[in-house]
Amino acid sequence: MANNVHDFKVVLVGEGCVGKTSLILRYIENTFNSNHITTVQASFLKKKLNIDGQRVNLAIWDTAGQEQFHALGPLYYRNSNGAVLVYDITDASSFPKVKVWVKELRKMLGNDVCLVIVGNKTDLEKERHVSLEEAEQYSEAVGAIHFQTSAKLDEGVEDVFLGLTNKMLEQAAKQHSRNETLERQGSQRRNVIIVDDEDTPPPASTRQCCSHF
Ligand SMILES: Nc1nc2c(ncn2[C@@H]2O[C@H](COP(=O)(O)OP(=O)(O)OP(=O)(O)O)[C@@H](O)[C@H]2O)c(=O)[nH]1
Repeated sequence: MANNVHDFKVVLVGEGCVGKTSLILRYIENTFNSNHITTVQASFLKKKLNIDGQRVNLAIWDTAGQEQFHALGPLYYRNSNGAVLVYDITDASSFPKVKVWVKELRKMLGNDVCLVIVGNKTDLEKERHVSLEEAEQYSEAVGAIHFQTSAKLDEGVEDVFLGLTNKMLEQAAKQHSRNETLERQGSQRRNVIIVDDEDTPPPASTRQCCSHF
């Protein structure tokens, strides 16, 4: 496994205006734009990482958060290894939307998809409307790591993608050993000799031979 290159697909989801595009642009290009430009279709950016000698290629997909684009979701999150579910700490309605996404992703992608939940805009702490305790408790309950970020001030952004990548590497290692076990069991099964029952008719070739007499 050590020298393998891992290709991971990561998708960012969450309500409109929570800062999904801003988190990606901060992480990949180290830029921040204070204007909100509504994402209308998904696009992806690439990032290469090297973690303890393991090479990782991330394809990070930005999706549209506005409700009218929600139906497009499955097209973009299909085959994702990981998802970043973003809410805005100043927007109370953005947190329940994360819960809806957790259910949808677990239903569509199963338990193997790695989830992180991110409370963005911590530079606006004074306007906080989502309790940190509630967000942490919920994240733990659904098996997701919780992070807080400010895309504006570049706080915690790198940790989100590093934390998620480590989780996806663990998941890939688990999957690899599961596959090895299945392969081993498969080859053991192929070695089993099947002993015919006494009542089983003889093979076709023998019967053909006997019919000449
Ligand atoms: N104060 C503050 N503003 C932020 C932060 N991150 C994003 N914003 C602002 O929030 C607004 C929305 O950011 P986007 O990144 O466009 O949000 P989005 O989730 O991609 O929005 P959709 O494309 O509609 O889904 C913009 O005006 C950003 O400048 C942050 O950490 N702090």
